[in-house]
Amino acid sequence: MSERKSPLKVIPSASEEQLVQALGDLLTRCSQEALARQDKFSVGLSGGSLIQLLTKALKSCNLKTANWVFFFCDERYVPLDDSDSTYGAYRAEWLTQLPSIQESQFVRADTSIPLDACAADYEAKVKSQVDRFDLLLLGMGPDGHTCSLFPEQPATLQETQRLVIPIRNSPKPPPERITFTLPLINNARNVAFVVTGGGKASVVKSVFVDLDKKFPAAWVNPTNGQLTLMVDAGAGKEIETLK
Ligand SMILES: O=C(O)[C@H](O)[C@@H](O)[C@H](O)[C@H](O)COP(=O)(O)O
Repeated sequence: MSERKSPLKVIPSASEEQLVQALGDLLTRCSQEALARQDKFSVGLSGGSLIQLLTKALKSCNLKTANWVFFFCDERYVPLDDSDSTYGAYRAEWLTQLPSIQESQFVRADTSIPLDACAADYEAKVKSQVDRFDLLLLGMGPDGHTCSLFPEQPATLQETQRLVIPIRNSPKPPPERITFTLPLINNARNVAFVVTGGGKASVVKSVFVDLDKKFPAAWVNPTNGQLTLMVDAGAGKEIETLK
C-alpha cells in the first residue's frame, strides 16, 4: 500500500454506450485544456479493447482533431503492416472510419531497426515533441499489466532514466515490444485507465483500492496530474468504496 499523489477519479458506466460517452467527454475536456495552453494535444494510445471504444467515442463526438498528435504508450516490435501492430490496428480503424484523422498525426515506432535502437529512437521522438503528455489512455490486462510493463518483469518498474525501453520475452505475445516507463507515464497531465469486463473485477480492486504493487498498473501514480479510472459494470463490481 502506498499513497496516491492525487485523488483517483472513478467513472463507472452501466453500458458500453455510457462508457463511450464518458470517453468522449474526457477527450473533449483534455483536448480543450491542452489547446488553450499550446498548439498541440498529445495523446498516448494503447492497444486491446481500447481501440474500438476510442473509435466509437471519436465517431460520436465529432471533435476537431486536426491539432491532435497520437503516440503509442507501447508498441509491439513487428512490422507496421503486421496484424499484431498496434499502430496498424489504429490505422485500419481510423483511416477508414475517421476521415479527418491523417496518417501524419501518428508518431510511430520504427520497427525496422534493432529493438534497442527502436526504443531509443521512439524516446527521442517523444522528447522532441512532448514536454508532458496531455493524456495517456491505458488498458490493463487481467494480470495487472499496463503498457508493456508486466508483473513477471518487475525490473521494468524500477527504470528511472529512460522514458521508453525495449521489452524482450514478454509473457503476452508477441515477445518483443517497446514501452513507456513510469517516469514518462507519471509525468502526464492526465492518465486514464479504461477497463472492461467482469474477469478484471478482482484485479481492478487490487490495483485501485488496495494499491497492490505486485501489479504494474498500481505503480501508475501521476506526480502532478489527474488519474482517472473508467470501468463498466463488470470491471467495477468490486470497487463500491471508490464510486
Ligand atoms: O499490446 C498488447 O498486448 C495489448 O495492447 C495489451 O497490453 C492490452 O492493452 C491489455 O491487455 C488490455 O487489453 P484489453 O482491454 O483488450 O483487455
